[in-house]
Amino acid sequence: MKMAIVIDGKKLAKQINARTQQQVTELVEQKIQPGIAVILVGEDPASKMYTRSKQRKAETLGMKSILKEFPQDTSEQTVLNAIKELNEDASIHAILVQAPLPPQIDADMVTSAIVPSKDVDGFHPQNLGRLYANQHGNYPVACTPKGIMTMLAAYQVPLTGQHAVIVGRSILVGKPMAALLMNADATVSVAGHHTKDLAALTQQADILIVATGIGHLIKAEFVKPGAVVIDVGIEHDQDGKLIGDVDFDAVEKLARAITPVPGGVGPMTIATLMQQTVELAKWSQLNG
Ligand SMILES: NC(=O)C1=CN([C@@H]2O[C@H](COP(=O)(O)OP(=O)(O)OC[C@H]3O[C@@H](n4cnc5c(N)ncnc54)[C@H](OP(=O)(O)O)[C@@H]3O)[C@@H](O)[C@H]2O)C=CC1
Ligand SMILES: Nc1nc(=O)c2c([nH]1)NC[C@@H]1CN(c3ccc(C(=O)N[C@@H](CCC(=O)O)C(=O)O)cc3)C=[N+]21
Repeated sequence: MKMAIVIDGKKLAKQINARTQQQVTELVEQKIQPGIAVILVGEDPASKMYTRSKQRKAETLGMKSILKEFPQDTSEQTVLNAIKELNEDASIHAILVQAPLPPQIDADMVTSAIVPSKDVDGFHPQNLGRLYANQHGNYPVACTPKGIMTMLAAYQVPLTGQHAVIVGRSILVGKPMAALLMNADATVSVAGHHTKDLAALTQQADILIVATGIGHLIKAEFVKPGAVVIDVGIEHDQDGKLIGDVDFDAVEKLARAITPVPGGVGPMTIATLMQQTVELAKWSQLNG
């Protein structure tokens, strides 16, 4: 039986990290150490783990990294004050507020409070607007979709005129993913939980990108033979094993290429975050 190419996100991430480390060294020689700050509100164990792995990676690559942790019941004002301080801190080039935030905090207020030039997640309306308008020039773009574009390019997946179907429409993944693919001349469909016949839509996809958080939502009958399948979802099954939104074992048998979980999109997200932090540090020099 013909099996899909397994897209090796871990290996690609290593290559990107090596280049980032090189760029950090060059910047440090010019007395600029790229700095990233992560804000984490609450005690969610998974969020804590991801935040730590981001921090560890930043330090390994020679960057400055600070973590601001707040309890679950923290007020919006406290978080806004922390952002204000980081906005004014010249040693910090990238600010990331880990999602999700507790209900008493308005995520819109928080994303708009980060100065656009340090908005490494690309959540600020100014950066989202520039992406949507496909403006030229330097601005940050959400790391997960940006990392997926890097993966598609590395595996020479054609985009022009291809039908890309995205399942999930969050501001973290689905929406910026749709914008990037439209900007790359793909034909883009975006599904959410109201979508009438999800399988009928996903079956049309040349490129299928799934970001829902519903483990194994996508089965073999959802996928056109020969499609490229990108799995963003991260879920823990009953045994605590990490699984994606795609039933990998079934879909691998008919896809042309597929990303695994773990070892696919996840490591690329972190590598892209580090890469973009370096870019923000460089851009801050250009703009004074
Ligand atoms: N690997 C990585 O680097 C990253 C992984 N993730 C993971 O990706 C997943 C998605 O994250 P995120 O985008 O933040 O999640 P959200 O919960 O913000 O969004 C989930 C999206 O999935 C859609 N959805 C839910 N159920 C269905 C369904 N049955 N059929 C079709 N669409 C559905 C929702 O639709 P609707 O809007 O209509 O409700 C929504 O748009 C999570 O597992 C998260 O942990 C996230 C970021 C990075
Ligand atoms: N503001 C914000 N930006 C984010 O980018 C963001 C966020 N909030 N909130 C949560 C999600 C989730 N996310 C992941 C990043 C890396 C892995 C990752 O490296 N995963 C490894 C496995 C890790 C493990 O073993 O558990 C892999 O897939 O191989 C997973 C998930 C970023 N997110």
